[in-house]
Amino acid sequence: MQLNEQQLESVYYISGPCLVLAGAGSGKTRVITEKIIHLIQDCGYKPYNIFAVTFTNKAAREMKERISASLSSDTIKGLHVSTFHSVGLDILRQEHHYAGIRPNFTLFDEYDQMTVIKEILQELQGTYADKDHLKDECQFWQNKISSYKNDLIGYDEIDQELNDTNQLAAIIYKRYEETLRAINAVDFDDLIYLPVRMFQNHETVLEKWRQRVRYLLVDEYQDTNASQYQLIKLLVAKRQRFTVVGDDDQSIYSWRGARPQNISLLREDFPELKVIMLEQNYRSCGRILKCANQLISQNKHDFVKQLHSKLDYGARINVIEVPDASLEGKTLVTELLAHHYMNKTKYSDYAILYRGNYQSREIQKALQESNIPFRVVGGTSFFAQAEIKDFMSYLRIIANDDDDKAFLRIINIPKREIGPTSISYLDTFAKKYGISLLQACNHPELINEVKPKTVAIFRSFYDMIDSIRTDLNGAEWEKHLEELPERLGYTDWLYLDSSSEKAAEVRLENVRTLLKWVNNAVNGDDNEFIGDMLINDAINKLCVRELLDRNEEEYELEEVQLMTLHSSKGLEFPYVFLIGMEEGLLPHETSIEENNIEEERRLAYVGITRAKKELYLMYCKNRKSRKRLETKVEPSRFLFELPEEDLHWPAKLKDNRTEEEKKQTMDSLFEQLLNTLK
Ligand SMILES: Nc1ncnc2c1ncn2[C@@H]1O[C@H](COP(=O)(O)OP(=O)(O)OP(=O)(O)O)[C@@H](O)[C@H]1O
Ligand SMILES: [Mg+2]
Repeated sequence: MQLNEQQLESVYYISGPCLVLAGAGSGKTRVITEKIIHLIQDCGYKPYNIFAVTFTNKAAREMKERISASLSSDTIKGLHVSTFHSVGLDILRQEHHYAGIRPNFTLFDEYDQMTVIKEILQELQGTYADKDHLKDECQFWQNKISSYKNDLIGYDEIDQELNDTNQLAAIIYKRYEETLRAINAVDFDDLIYLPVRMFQNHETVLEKWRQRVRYLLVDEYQDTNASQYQLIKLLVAKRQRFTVVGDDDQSIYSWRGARPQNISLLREDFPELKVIMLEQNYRSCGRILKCANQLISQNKHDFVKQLHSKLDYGARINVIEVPDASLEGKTLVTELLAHHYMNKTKYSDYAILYRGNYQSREIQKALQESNIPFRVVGGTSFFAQAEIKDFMSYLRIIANDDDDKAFLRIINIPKREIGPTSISYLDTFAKKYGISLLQACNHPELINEVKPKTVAIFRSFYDMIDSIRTDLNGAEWEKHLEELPERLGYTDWLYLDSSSEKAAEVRLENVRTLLKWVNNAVNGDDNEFIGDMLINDAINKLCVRELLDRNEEEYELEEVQLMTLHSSKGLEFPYVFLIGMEEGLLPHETSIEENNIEEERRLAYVGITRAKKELYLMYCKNRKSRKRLETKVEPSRFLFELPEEDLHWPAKLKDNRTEEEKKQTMDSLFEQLLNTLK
């Protein structure tokens, strides 16, 4: 592949800070990949001194694959291509002491965070009667703590004078932090927050990392948050050897603390910044690009960008109207199948994009009915399944004695005849001695407070975990890891707990997959920190992976891909169906109320620019509202902002058929199509 002039300039400019600012599909990610190759091959950079940061693990893997195609695995050994959170995790693993945490810390997921917050709220306000309300409140505080951390605000830095909420926030946030530190856990935001804080307070540690990070590259820069920006700034220091690439028009994560203004900030903080614009789009045909450009031109702009394509102009964009949501799936499948057979495409050439995951249900049903293979990216997580949660908890407690949340999940899986009263005694006892629940199980004084029979069960649980831990840290860890389900009695328990033998086998297979990942993570060549925390590192790596990219698969299959617009960022597909182009969905009703249309327009822009060859925009005329009433909805305003001559709207229906009749026609068309395929 021949890079264009601006791309070459971006790749070869290595003497100072560099920002590549350009629209979708212009080859920004490609610049990063080529630049890494250039740095290693031509500039004498050691791979372990290069850090490239991507937005998802999937993107990191793809980038590594691309680099491996040009350079041998020996040449790139030690190269860091990962997400911000993985970098943060690596820093914390090595420098935990300076960050005020103990080795073998656990990474808390959202569920764990919510339980901690729930306990704090209950303690503060007595027991709640209204469970739904409690859940909302926990969510509120979890978001609040998360945004404080993303904005680098500690609990003692909250402006309490401002209002009562802030006062309460300071209290809850403080208790939350104390709890996490006591359990030796960190949350997802801590993976950036703690390293930044640590670097700010420990110049020598920072210097060590500056020596390590000789060149830094960041993809999707427009969606970095304040703490990530600080991390970049601290690491690149005076040397200023870095390249960031981004597109302000694709900033779609402001709700999660992303700061598109980090683009302007870069110019202020690094006056020598070289800004390079890329202007040729290599992804989409001319028509799709024209539509995308016209749509996004309706937003206010700080940076004026040009984008043109040398590819064909392409077919008109199909706007498809569906009478109501129950027909959405069938209509889509009918279109997709017809297209698939006429053009002899692969199923993996198609992506179906939507705003919220729930929109995919009807689509999945229709795809299933017609035997079209598909995969939901970021849908129900592999990690959300009970057996995986159980097993992750086992792994967590094996790695970290203090992980009470994990302990509580698995103390009775398989059944160990321990009732809630015994657990509550154990909890009181642990608090009295300031130790964790697992440690309490082995405490000599426990016998004075709990029945001997129960003490024996607790103790044998402790012994089992302890001996597994020793084995997993020994030479034959692989064998012990493989035998873990049997040794824990988990295999037998799965057969008892599952509805059928088949279901048990599927669940056991899931557990085996998980263990295989742990094994890979330990054996993987990107694991440079071999020591006695091996398994724990592997577990934490898995947690990061889970939290970042739910339900990722290792391999690409012949499947139609379904995903939200947010998770489609950076990807491309020959044929894209964008569904739910309706007022209230895209733009979302909350954004309409809050007058935040520009971010919604960017989201639509991201969706449209995923398509290489053809694009289908679908909307329903009626959709069930939250109150489950079927209501009439309007097509999205964004449809009318696209150039009319490039769209193929449904023929204005002259027929006088009732909606019911239209539905029947649709159903029979669908049946016919299915029959021809059988
Ligand atoms: N110089 C080039 N010649 C041919 N194809 C290219 C060139 N540069 C990039 N491409 C191809 O164009 C497509 C888009 O590139 P890439 O994904 O890097 O764009 P991007 O700017 O990162 O897009 P997005 O903003 O959506 O992340 C890819 O298929 C890539 O391989
Ligand atoms: Mg990209």
